Amino acid sequence: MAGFFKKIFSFGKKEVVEERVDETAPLPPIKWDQLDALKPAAEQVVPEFLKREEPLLEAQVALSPAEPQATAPEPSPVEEPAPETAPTIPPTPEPTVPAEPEPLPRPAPQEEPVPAPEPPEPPAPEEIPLPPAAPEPAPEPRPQEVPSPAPAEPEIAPPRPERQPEPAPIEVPVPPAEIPVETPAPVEVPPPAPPSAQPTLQAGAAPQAPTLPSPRPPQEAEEPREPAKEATPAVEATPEAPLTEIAPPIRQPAPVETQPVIAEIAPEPQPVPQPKPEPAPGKVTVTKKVEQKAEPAKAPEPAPRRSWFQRMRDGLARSSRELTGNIAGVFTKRKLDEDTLQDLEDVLIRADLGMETALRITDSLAASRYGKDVSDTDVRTVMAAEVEKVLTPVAQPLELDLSHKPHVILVVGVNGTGKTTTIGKLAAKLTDGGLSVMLAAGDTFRAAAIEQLKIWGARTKSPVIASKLGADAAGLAYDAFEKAKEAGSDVLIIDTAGRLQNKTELMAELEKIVRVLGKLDPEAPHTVLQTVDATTGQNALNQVEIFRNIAGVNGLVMTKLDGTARGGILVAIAAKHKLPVYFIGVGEQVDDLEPFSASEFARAIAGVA
Ligand SMILES: Nc1nc2c(ncn2[C@@H]2O[C@H](COP(=O)(O)OP(=O)(O)OP(=O)(O)O)[C@@H](O)[C@H]2O)c(=O)[nH]1
Repeated sequence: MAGFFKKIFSFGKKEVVEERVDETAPLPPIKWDQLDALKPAAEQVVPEFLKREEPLLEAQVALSPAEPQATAPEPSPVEEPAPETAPTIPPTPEPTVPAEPEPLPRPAPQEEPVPAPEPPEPPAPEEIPLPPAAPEPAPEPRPQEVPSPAPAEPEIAPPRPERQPEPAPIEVPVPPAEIPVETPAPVEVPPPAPPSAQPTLQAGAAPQAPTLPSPRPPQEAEEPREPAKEATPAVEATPEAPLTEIAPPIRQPAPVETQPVIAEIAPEPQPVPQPKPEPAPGKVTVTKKVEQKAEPAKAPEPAPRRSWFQRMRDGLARSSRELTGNIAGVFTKRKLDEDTLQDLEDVLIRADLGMETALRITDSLAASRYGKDVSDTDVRTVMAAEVEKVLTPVAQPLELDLSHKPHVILVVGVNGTGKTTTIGKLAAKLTDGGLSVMLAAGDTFRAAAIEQLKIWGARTKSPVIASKLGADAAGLAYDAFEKAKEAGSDVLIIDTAGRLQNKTELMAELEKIVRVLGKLDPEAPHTVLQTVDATTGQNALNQVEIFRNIAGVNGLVMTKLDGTARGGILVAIAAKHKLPVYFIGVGEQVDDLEPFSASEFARAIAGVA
């Protein structure tokens, strides 16, 4: 029976593997093991072939997809990735997976980051790199992206067709061996890589490599921003390597793209943080509300406005500081004697107070303190008292005789001294007091003067009588007087020109105006006001002299006392001409016309509280 069995058994093997088995047969024990192993081995052997074919097929397929094209341009970058792929070597175990590309690839991408340390396994990695790439493609979800790259890469489209033919198959097998060799090249490649990467925004795919690190969303998020600069160098190498090497990467490219997408998305989230601006709108609305509430609060600003006296005092501060400072310099540790009195007289004269007032002050001091120690305070006190004595007689209020309908006020003065402005301020006071006022634009030589007066008329609700530019000022004054009479105006204020350049013409014009007004009322003009610019200095004395003689000035308004160092001239004018000073101007606003006070002015200029 045993021999029979052997024959049969031998038969069976002969037909199959008998002879080989026979050789090995000598090893009986092995037969059993081999038999067991052979069964699986046989099966495995077949799969191995399949593996070879499959990878090729996959490679072909992948290439066919089109990425091979993309990869083709990227080959250089691929080289760089190769080094990175080395790390991927760990994924090499994946080769076992080839049959199941999808599952393995997924792990591979994850493993890649870790494998980095493995570079020591150059040989394996070189060959393996391809598989790792393959695993990356595993993220099949990206295959969807594969189509996207195609559209996105219209330019590349042409190259794709070329490679598709080449490829896939042939390149795939070769790459492993070549790639490893090229891996060193990566270093050289870097330079070319940048350009390729740029053109191939697909290379964007390159950044895709980073997609692998996708798990590192944060890093990638940052990279996308820098890609423009960095992308070409570091990033591209890793990504491109997989692409070129492994047609399979074809799938990878897709994932890579997805990554870029992620990158893009990442930035989007950033804009999301922009919602920070959201608070901005909130703030805006808040600010608006605040502003609205604050605005009304600003209205009260006028409240803090300084009083006219404070403004005058501040205005005279320059005059006062200079004067008192000089006085202090004269009386520091000195007794009052002839020399100190002479020095004091010089100081007072330089302060525009005038010789007469200066002598009054020095005489007063000598009479009471001669030979005694005198402080600058003592001197200023005496000065304030003497100045007040000089000013008191001229500090008179403006009186209007309303028995005249209208009471005519003729305003004269050199151009720019404040005639029109003073007329406006005065009209405001009168109308505020319930008087009806009419204005006449007698300065027919300046259109601006006419317009300025109209503005003041509108502001004070006072009719303004004006004529064409260059018209006869006397004729205008006459017409205005008649109209004011007809209107029953309480007050008629007539503006005039003040051209001193042609003194003769000016004199003729003013005399004519006065004469014409007298035809309607022999006593008109009832008041002739001259505006004197306090900043003029000693020349103001001459101006008053001229207009007093030409127009019969009988009252003064000292303007611009709110900012001059020469306020002392008012004292000199008062002492010399003894003309009433009705008002002082301390600003350009409508209420910056104040009745003149001798004591306040004296104390202000002397620096006495
Ligand atoms: N600081 C200050 N400026 C004043 C004062 N009075 C007038 N002004 C300014 O002085 C300038 C001349 O004032 P006007 O009223 O035009 O003088 P005017 O004498 O009418 O001049 P003409 O129209 O050329 O004849 C204007 O800018 C006024 O705002 C004042 O008391 N203080």
